[in-house]
Amino acid sequence: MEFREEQEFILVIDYGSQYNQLLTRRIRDLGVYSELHNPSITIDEIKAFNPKAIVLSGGPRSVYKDDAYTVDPEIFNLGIPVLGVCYGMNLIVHNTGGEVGRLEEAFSGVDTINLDSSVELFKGLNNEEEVVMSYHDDVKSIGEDYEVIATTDRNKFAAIKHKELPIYGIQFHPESKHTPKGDVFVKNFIRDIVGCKGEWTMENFIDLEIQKIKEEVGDKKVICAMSGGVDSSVTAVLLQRAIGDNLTCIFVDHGLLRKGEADMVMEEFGKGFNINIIKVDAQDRFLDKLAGVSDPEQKRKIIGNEFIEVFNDEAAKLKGIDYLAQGTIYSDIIESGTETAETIKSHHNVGGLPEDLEFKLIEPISTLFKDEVRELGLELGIPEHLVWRQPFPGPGLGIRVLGEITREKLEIVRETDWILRDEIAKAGLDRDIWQYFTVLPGIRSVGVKDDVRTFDYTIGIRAVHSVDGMSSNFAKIDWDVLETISKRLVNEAKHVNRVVYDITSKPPATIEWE
Ligand SMILES: Nc1ncnc2c1ncn2[C@@H]1O[C@H](COP(=O)(O)OP(=O)(O)OP(=O)(O)O)[C@@H](O)[C@H]1O
Ligand SMILES: O=c1[nH]c(=O)c2[nH+]cn([C@@H]3O[C@H](COP(=O)(O)O)[C@@H](O)[C@H]3O)c2[nH]1
Ligand SMILES: NC(=O)CC[C@H](N)C(=O)O
Ligand SMILES: [Mg+2]
Repeated sequence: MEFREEQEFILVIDYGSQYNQLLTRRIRDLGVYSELHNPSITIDEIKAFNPKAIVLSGGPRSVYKDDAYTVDPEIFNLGIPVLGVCYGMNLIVHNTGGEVGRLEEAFSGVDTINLDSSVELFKGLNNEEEVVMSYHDDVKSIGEDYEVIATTDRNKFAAIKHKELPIYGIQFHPESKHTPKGDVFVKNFIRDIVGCKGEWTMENFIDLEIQKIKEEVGDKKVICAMSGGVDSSVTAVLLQRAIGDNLTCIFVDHGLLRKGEADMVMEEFGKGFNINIIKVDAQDRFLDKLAGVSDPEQKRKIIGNEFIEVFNDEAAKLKGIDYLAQGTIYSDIIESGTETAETIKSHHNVGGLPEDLEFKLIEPISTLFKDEVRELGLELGIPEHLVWRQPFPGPGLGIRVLGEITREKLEIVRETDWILRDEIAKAGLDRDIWQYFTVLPGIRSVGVKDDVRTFDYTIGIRAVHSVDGMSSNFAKIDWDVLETISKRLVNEAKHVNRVVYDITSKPPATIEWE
């Protein structure tokens, strides 16, 4: 609370869109601290935060229905700027004498808005700009205190403004990376309309989190779930700075790791980092629990639960452990589903946790996105090659063997992943492509090898460009590189006779196939 009172603080109210936390992070990118809060926040709580402005986010519900999330209209009288985005704009309209209604067809994609660049929110923009829109409702009319400031061919009210007060509504999503000038809209609002100076930095974040951990943990002991990935490395270093030797990291080999991974992690962190780290060999217990299970969500829940079982066992051996730290980041939370957001997939470390968790959780980077975590990692002095490792999901190869997991199938994904990684590195693309891996869809098809018929597996290659994992585009890898990869996969990996390349973006596909 104190922190928010002292700093320039922007409150974002979360109405459930998958992209809401991106709003807070676009604001943090401008050096202004921002947090997402539930619609249940009261006007007194809002006042206590002393925000410089309020942003009302997008969301899937409809403001005119019974189950709608609402806002206390008192926020319009606080004398601070308000920006409503999509659902947020609908809320402004609905509460100020206008009308929101249902369209026959929903729209989702990029559209062109016509705007007047003399309006402060649109400073520096062209009269036509491409923006991401995603709606089924639209504004039919606005209250008399409001005026239209942008339109599209489909929308009479693509953006509106209060005639006198700094209250704005926009139907489009400036937070989406697919809105090319998204940052300009946010900057105009935060810097020019709200007047923030932007003095918040990653260094402040580190100091604040270390202080919070110290206050919470005192001289108690903590175990940290450590995968060797970027998120848990950053979490472990923050904890080590806060509590030193009272930290023990646990690295679980669940049999779903990539080739060479366990040795690499123990070598880097055990020796290079001077951090207490224990490796637990839990291959059999994970694979036994997963035997015969083919539903993706069930697999994720089993993996999440088993991780905790392992941590319970290790904590019992170490004695006196109350806390479990995880490198959970915001995309893990939002995709697992929140009070306001739909579940897309249960990330093992969030939606996959058992209900009766005995540990108190410490998740210092849970409001950040991957690219912010990398920035934090560099700030903390973690070596570049670790900071820039591609993400690898906690459930590992278990969600890349689609359907039922068998040891044979795991071996095929492990081997093909190894070959793919090798060729991507040889082509010099390992830093350029955000994440790349193989999947085994379980399809078998007919082929021919050495004049003999084969009936073997198809391998899918997934390679994507992304910034934060929330949206992505497939990587347009050179045909020659793909050809080399394909030849090696069918020649070197057992039981593979066909290779396909995944050319879908996220959305609508997710990055992992399960
Ligand atoms: N094999 C593992 N052993 C112990 N903890 C793990 C393991 N895999 C994942 N975790 C825990 O789950 C969290 C989430 O996993 P996730 O893969 O998102 O993060 P990461 O591995 O730290 O980073 P990255 O996204 O770069 O792979 C980790 O931060 C870590 O706390
Ligand atoms: O630790 C994790 N536990 C999980 O359960 C999990 N599921 C997906 N991912 C990773 O998250 C990013 C976004 O993935 P999706 O587009 O597949 O949802 C990608 O980087 C995925 O690899 C996970 N990470
Ligand atoms: N993206 C949004 O916020 C959508 C708002 C509203 N649920 C609609 O369908 O139009
Ligand atoms: Mg990982």
